[in-house]
Amino acid sequence: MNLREVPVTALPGVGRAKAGALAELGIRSVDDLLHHYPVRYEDWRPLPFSAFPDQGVVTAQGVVEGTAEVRWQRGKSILHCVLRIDQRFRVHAYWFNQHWLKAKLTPGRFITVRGRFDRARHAITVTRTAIDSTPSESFSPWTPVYRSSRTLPSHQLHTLILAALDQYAEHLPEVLPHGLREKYRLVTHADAVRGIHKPASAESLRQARRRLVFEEFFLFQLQLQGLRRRHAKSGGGHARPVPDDALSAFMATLPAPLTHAQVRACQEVLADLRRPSAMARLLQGDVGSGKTWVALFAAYAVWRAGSQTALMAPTEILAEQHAAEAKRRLTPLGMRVGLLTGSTPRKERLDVLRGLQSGQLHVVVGTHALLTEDVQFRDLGLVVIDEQHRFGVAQRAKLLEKGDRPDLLTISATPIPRTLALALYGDLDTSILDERPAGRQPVETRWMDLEQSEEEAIRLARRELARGHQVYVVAPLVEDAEEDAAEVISATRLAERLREQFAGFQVGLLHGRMNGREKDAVMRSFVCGELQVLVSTTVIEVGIDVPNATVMLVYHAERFGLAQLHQLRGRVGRGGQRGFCILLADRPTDIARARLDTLIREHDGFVIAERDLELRGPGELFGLRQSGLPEFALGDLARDVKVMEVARTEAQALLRDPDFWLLPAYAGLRAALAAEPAAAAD
Ligand SMILES: Nc1ncnc2c1ncn2[C@@H]1O[C@H](COP(=O)(O)OP(=O)(O)OP(=O)(O)O)[C@@H](O)[C@H]1O
Repeated sequence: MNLREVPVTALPGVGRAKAGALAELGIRSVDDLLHHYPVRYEDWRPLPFSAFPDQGVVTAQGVVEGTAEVRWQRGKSILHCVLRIDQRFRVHAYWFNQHWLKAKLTPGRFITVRGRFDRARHAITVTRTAIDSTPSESFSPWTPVYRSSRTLPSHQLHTLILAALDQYAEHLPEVLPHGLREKYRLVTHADAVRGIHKPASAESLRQARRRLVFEEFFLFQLQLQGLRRRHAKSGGGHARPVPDDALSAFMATLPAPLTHAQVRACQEVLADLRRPSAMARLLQGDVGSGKTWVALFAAYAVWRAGSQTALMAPTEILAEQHAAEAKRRLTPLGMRVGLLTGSTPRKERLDVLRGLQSGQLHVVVGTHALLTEDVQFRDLGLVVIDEQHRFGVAQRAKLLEKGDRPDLLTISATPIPRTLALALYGDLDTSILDERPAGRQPVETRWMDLEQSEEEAIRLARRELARGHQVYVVAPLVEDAEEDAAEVISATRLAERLREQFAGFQVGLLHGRMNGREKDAVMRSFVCGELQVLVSTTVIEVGIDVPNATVMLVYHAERFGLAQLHQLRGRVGRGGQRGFCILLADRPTDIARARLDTLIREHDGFVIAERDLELRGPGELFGLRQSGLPEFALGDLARDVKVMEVARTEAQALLRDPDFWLLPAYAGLRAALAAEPAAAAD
């Protein structure tokens, strides 16, 4: 039975509405549901009454005393009963809109409830209830918490997952080769999935996680190495005859001298291009280090050797931005540049297609739109992929196949610590830009207390607006918002508030629930200056370049990763004016303070990335998202570097083994090689 083909509606109690709510979380099949892993676990064991924290969420057990009563208030029901806890203490329990429970709350009944405790009123506002059950059944020390939604809270998801496990877990296929499982003593896939949702002990949870992390890293490596192997095996590449004056001719037309790091990277690229093997180089740079110019030099060199370049970026805005810069830099050198995205009008599109086919166009910059069948080149010599982690292996391969063994330059916008880069990418050729162009002032960074200093931060932003500059405001939005929604200022509410504070200026809003087109439209209005303030969740583009923006104001900075804050800070102070990055922190813990202090002291992205990995405390919500590193469902690149190393070595060995390509036992893994990697897709 292929569980990917079993829809969630096959589960008891899942009708249209619930299926819709599941689909919102990206869950369509039973397979999706079983692989929707918990984001964390909570200890839900009952506490003795004396240990109840005031205003904390507690699990309490007791006996119902007297009769339960229902009251109605503005259409809502409030169910109340008295619970006797530890035989001596009386606590009022309240349920909202669960009046149907009344029939079950008969006097003397033993119940377990979970909810917020209020010491002054001796009351618990109940959110979960178990009647007659033993605590270990429903209130375990490892109660999973899932990424959930308003219509489908975490505990309902858990119930569904438990039902799916009962019915289908035995059909979960094993993908890891037997030899590997033996060697690393890994439990089966099915047992691991059971263990992650329903851990019987701390040890079984550890084993389940160990197995699943290994699996996702191994599959990621298999795809990555597989692509590289295909690239290398296609009979090497071409030794491109780039003339000796290429770099000096390119530099001669630039408005500013290249940095030393840029020169070094250009020379590394040049050497690769001239070598007969195909180039597979990763260009890694700190924010604002000028990666684009290096990529444009590569395109120029390839043109001087007679071939074309395709540059693929993850969004339309970034593609437009790169195309504009490419035109500025390359047209004076005699090159012709085209742009191709989903919104390119039909006629222009046809012109670009014709130009590429005939060789009239030398460079095309675009989005996924470059991947369609009808995009054909006369001689595609170089593929540049910006923000490589945003594209799957299959997509990268598709673009490469449009040329005859083209060279490949991938660009990553986030500095990755050296040890981690090695574990992830091995000996992949890497060029590093760790230097910023001369004359840039570092962005002035401060952190302030959200409650006390918000006014001051807003005043500063207003002052910059008055000078004709633009302002970014970023706020976190937690997806798992069941319990702490109230504590976080959502971008929407914030935008409403800021519209008043910044009266007279245009305030736009950008968030993850908008579709690509809506996001692009808002982003464009900010780029062209129609909007002066952009309030957004973290969906704001890595790599966006609005030189007139001088303020980055981050709410709840304590919730962000350091690398991410550094990226955000890199959005301002790009145009020669002084940039300000104000981090508003809400009751930061010691570790959060240490992290924020690092950011104030340190402006080198590589050092910050290293510190980020060291200092990432538990409970950090955003993790590595948007950090430029691949994302994994369970694997944590800070904790599990060693596992990644092992996975990489094993994937390499397996790809070298002739059996892998022949034996039916490996068919599943071979199929995974061709598929889109879940981890690398964004
Ligand atoms: N050597 C240089 N001297 C002066 N300005 C430069 C130099 N190299 C690049 N720039 C300019 O610096 C800005 C940042 O460059 P670019 O957009 O390539 O940065 P980046 O490395 O992609 O950084 P980010 O990831 O932050 O977007 C651009 O406006 C670019 O024109």
